[in-house]
Amino acid sequence: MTTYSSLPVPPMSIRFDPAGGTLQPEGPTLTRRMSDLEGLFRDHAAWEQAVADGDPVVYSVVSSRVPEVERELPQSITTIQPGSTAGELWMTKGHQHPNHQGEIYLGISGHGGLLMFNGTETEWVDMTPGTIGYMPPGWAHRSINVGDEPYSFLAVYPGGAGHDYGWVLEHGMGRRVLAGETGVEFVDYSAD
Ligand SMILES: O=P(O)(O)OC[C@H]1O[C@H](O)[C@H](O)[C@@H](O)[C@@H]1O
Ligand SMILES: [Fe+2]
Repeated sequence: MTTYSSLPVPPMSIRFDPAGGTLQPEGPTLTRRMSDLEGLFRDHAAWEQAVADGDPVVYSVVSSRVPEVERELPQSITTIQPGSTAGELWMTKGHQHPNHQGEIYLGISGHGGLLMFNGTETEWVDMTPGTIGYMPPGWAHRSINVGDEPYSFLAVYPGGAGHDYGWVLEHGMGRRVLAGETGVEFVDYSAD
């Protein structure tokens, strides 16, 4: 992976291709496989089996060249593949911003959802192309593909926001998102 980490960039035009889910010029790309999502699915045995059965790519994140440093405003496109593990829809790891900074997502293609949790309350934003989901400071966030095609969204966030994954492992996300008979179903983490 090429890293453009802390190099400042000049004013520029960045193209996003809705069909390909890419940004040009392109910065770092991240691929998350099932094995990278340890401890996140409710059914640990089913997660282990999915890792053993080919360890599929669950999502990828392509970034622009704007660096993740204070006062910059980086962007990325995340594409989550459709699927479920023991009924739990495929999702991002989810994270909290250590210094509680806001973020926006713009739905680009497919059908997803934005699950937010502030430690007490949960919120759900249905994400279709054109929806802007706003995450206020202090709300951990996770994205879920609720459709049967890849779900892509553009994220714009403060460069110094950071990613605290430990917070989600410790506190959960309030609810789990399952594939129900007639659509999406939610269950509380307390049901685990
Ligand atoms: O970091 P995750 O919880 O795995 O989510 C995947 C990605 O989603 C969005 O694109 C965020 O802006 C990224 O910062 C994040 O890395
Ligand atoms: Fe974030």
